[in-house]
Amino acid sequence: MHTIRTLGLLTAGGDCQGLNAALRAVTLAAQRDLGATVLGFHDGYVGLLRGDCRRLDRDDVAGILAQGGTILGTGRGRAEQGAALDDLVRRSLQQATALGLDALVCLGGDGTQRFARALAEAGLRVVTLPKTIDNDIRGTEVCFGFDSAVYIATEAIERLRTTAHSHSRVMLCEVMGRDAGWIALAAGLAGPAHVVLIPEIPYRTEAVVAALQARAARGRRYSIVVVAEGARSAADAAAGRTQKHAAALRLVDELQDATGIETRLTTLGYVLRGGAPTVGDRLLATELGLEAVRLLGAGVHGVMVGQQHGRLVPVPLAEAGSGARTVPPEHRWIDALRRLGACLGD
Ligand SMILES: Nc1ncnc2c1ncn2[C@@H]1O[C@H](COP(=O)(O)OP(=O)(O)O)[C@@H](O)[C@H]1O
Ligand SMILES: O=P(O)(O)OC[C@H]1O[C@](O)(COP(=O)(O)O)[C@@H](O)[C@@H]1O
Ligand SMILES: [Mg+2]
Repeated sequence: MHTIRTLGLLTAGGDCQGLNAALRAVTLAAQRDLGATVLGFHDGYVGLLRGDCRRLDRDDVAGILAQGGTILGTGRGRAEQGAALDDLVRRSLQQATALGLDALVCLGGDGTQRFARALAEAGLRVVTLPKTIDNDIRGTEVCFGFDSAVYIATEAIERLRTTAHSHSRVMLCEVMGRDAGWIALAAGLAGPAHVVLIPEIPYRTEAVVAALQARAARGRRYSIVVVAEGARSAADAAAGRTQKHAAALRLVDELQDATGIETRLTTLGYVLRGGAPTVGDRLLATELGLEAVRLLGAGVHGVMVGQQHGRLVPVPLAEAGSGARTVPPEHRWIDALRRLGACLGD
């Protein structure tokens, strides 16, 4: 067994459901299996840079499994914006040495994986976990937070359906997903939605209008359009323009003008990231946390714990931190939506 006496722990990037479940699992396993002292850093990598941390014991993680948010706080490190990466890495390592850290576990999204990779390349023992409602981290087929976000989005669509039906309206529902359309696709299938627009498939307004008119012609009283916040029109995509929320904000008027059907917009936004994790996210976050500690105990580091083909696997940080995992055009959820008659805007 590899000796880890002091283990650092932090959550970085946007929060999501399951972070506390993972913090609990890492803390309990690190104490029980490694006999380690756990130091929790506040507000992401900024906490590490400033040595701002506290000791985490059994009592600190009691009762947090199902709690939303992160007891450590998180952040995107904006206070340190402008500093050179080399400088941030050097200062982080100085703090790690000063605090006697033998290893660090980082819970985060793609940005977190990138900085973790830089820390690992500079010599720190690092293991990461994949968190994000966007589900867009490379090297893993699923991230915790995603299942909860899809559950909330699906429930919202169900609620929008009844009011849409009462008023004979088109309901646009904007969900998060800057670079990747995973939430929109899953909620579009489960909701269900009649139109699903994702960043990976630039849309044509005429195609959406035609789909809504065809439904109205079939006597359907309402339609649900799910739009990822990063969805782009074909014209914007061709011009290389991306602006969050642009698609939903523009379409709400464009669709109403073109179809003559009353159209309303609901932006789910941060509601998707808040509150208790689903059972699926509790299990995933807990298992990933336990596996991170097992790997560190076995001397494995410089990896993210991912899931591939249903199995937990160590993924090199070079892969996990190499950019967003977007939806491939041939993904079975895209095929499923098309076969069910949904419009994807193309
Ligand atoms: N390209 C990058 N290279 C190195 N570190 C990064 C990079 N992007 C983000 N980070 C670090 O990771 C932290 C979290 O990243 P961010 O992109 O905000 O969230 P997430 O991890 O959820 O994607 C940032 O505060 C920053 O310290
Ligand atoms: O919390 P912020 O900084 O406003 O960022 C919002 C972004 O965070 C997310 O909720 C999650 O993204 P990350 O996993 O990269 O943090 C995105 O869906 C959304 O675009
Ligand atoms: Mg990110």
